[in-house]
Amino acid sequence: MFVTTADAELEPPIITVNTVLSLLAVDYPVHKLACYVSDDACSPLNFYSLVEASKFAKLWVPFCKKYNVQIRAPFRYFPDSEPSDSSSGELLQDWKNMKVISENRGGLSDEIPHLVYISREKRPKHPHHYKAGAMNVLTRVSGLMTNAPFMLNVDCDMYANNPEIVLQAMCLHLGSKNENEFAFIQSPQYFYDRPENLCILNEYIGKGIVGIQGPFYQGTGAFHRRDVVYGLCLDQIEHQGNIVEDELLKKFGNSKEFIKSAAQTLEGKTGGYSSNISRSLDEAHRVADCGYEYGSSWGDEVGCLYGATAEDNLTGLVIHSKGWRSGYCLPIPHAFLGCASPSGPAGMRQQKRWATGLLEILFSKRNPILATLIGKLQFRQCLAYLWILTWGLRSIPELCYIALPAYCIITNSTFLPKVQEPTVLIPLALFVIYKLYTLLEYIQAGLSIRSWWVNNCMARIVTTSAWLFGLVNAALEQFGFSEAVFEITQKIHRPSDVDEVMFDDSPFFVPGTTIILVHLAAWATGLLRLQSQGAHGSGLGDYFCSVYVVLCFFPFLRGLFMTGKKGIPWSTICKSTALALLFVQWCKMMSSVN
Ligand SMILES: O=c1ccn([C@@H]2O[C@H](COP(=O)(O)OP(=O)(O)O[C@H]3O[C@H](CO)[C@@H](O)[C@H](O)[C@H]3O)[C@@H](O)[C@H]2O)c(=O)[nH]1
Ligand SMILES: [Mn+2]
Repeated sequence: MFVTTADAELEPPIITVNTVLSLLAVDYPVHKLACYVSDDACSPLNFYSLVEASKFAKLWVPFCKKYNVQIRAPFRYFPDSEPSDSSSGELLQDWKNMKVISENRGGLSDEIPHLVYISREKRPKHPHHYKAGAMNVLTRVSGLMTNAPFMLNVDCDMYANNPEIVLQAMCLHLGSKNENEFAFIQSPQYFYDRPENLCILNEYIGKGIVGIQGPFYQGTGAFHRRDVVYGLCLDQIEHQGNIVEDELLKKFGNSKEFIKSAAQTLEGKTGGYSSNISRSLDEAHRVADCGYEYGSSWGDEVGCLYGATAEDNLTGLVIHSKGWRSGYCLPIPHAFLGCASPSGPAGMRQQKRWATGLLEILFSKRNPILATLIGKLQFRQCLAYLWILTWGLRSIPELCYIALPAYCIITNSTFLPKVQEPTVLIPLALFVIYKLYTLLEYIQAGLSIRSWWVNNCMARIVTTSAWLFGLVNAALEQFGFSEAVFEITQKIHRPSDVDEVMFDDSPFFVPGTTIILVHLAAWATGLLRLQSQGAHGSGLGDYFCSVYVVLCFFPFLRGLFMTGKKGIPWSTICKSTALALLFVQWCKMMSSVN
């Protein structure tokens, strides 16, 4: 079980500690589990929190198992109220003791899984590859210490919400007709303290591709087979055994100990490592060294792959390209719960990083089209990958369509048939049918009309801002002007107003503000002209589309008149006004040319 954390400020240790405790307490034979925490911040705060957590775990784990506690992340288990009066007196007593202890910390002892803290070596000028690099160090160190055939990895905020999750995932891995069926088992991401709408959609898409090659690897909540992570292909399974040592050295780097364990894994042998994990400490230092991977295949063919900030998607894609399938695990209650994605600028940054990372994959030699032609990626799985990898590209047509009605109104032209003409029914029907269809999908998934509308608007806003910047970023990288960075997302305990758009003076909000201003300007020019000349150019259709755009960007319209976090700062308004004026001027020029 791997947990990654990278910044003690953006990712408060209390969150990491709760995730670790929830993992240590899962219902599974203790001697088969070990939990490794990678701390990229190398923060003493993280370290000492984990030391304390491991002491607390000795009380917490037996307590959870004795009373079959459902939620095993203490911060979620201890609300401000006590268990109901109907619970047995003994439970109530122990609960109180637990609460006191969890506040004061004390020491009984019982068996818990191994807990290993790792902070890998980093040096300036040595690329550390962010999360993917951390994952690979975790893979190597665990290979030396416990070498379990399956590895679960979670982000520091994703605590185990279902104590049976390991059991369930193992059932899928080992209980299927063909034990070699799945390369990894993915559980969808859910979040606590937030409306479920986005998560259900995510699950919906996952379920859709289960029938092809299986869900994408989402970077957290996945149980990987160690041999597949070591680069095993599906057709190599029968020929396992007799692996030449030289080849292994080239592939896995020059640690004899590690190669021994990797050979064991690839030959399909397991076990034999768990007895004394501290013996392998020196070797573990070696494989966590910042120069260890040079000249080896780590990040290229072995482990979590480098070359895209969406390392999860890339790694999953390459696994699928080798012909493997992945499984979907959807237990009730949900397997893992994390901090909700932030709204406002931080959320935009996250979306931008995803858009960039996904485009990096699209433009790389690992892209799904090549993988279908040369590799073993199925055609429909390729389509599914293309759907997600092209996020960033969508910003361009989206912007064009959004600008089109404004352009038409300003230049007194139209892109739609007149209301009286019967052909107007075609675009109208397309629009209505599409919207009704998506609405129906929401209702079928048990979601509200409101969440349909909010997500519809958010999709427009995110596509034209964060994804647009993601596209620019990816383009700059392709031409060598900039380098991808993994900006860590702030984890907050209790986010508020998740559906609201919040503003600051970052460039993310310039496109949205400009769109609103452009449409307002279009209305102004259009209406003035209507009074003087009567309508013959643009018709009702153009106005309808324009009003629809303004409704979608309504938070921006409101933002023009509000102050504080919901108001758009003056600097952004100024930039947008300039851009909007340029656009209007350009429209005028075009209309005089025609
Ligand atoms: O240098 C780094 C940077 C990040 N992380 C860890 O990576 C995880 C994910 O980072 P986060 O900031 O939470 O990013 P999200 O956007 O929330 O992550 C989503 O998207 C990522 C890919 O872009 C996936 O790797 C994640 O699993 C997925 O939850 C966290 O545990 C971090 O501690 C590191 O270990 N080292
Ligand atoms: Mn996250």
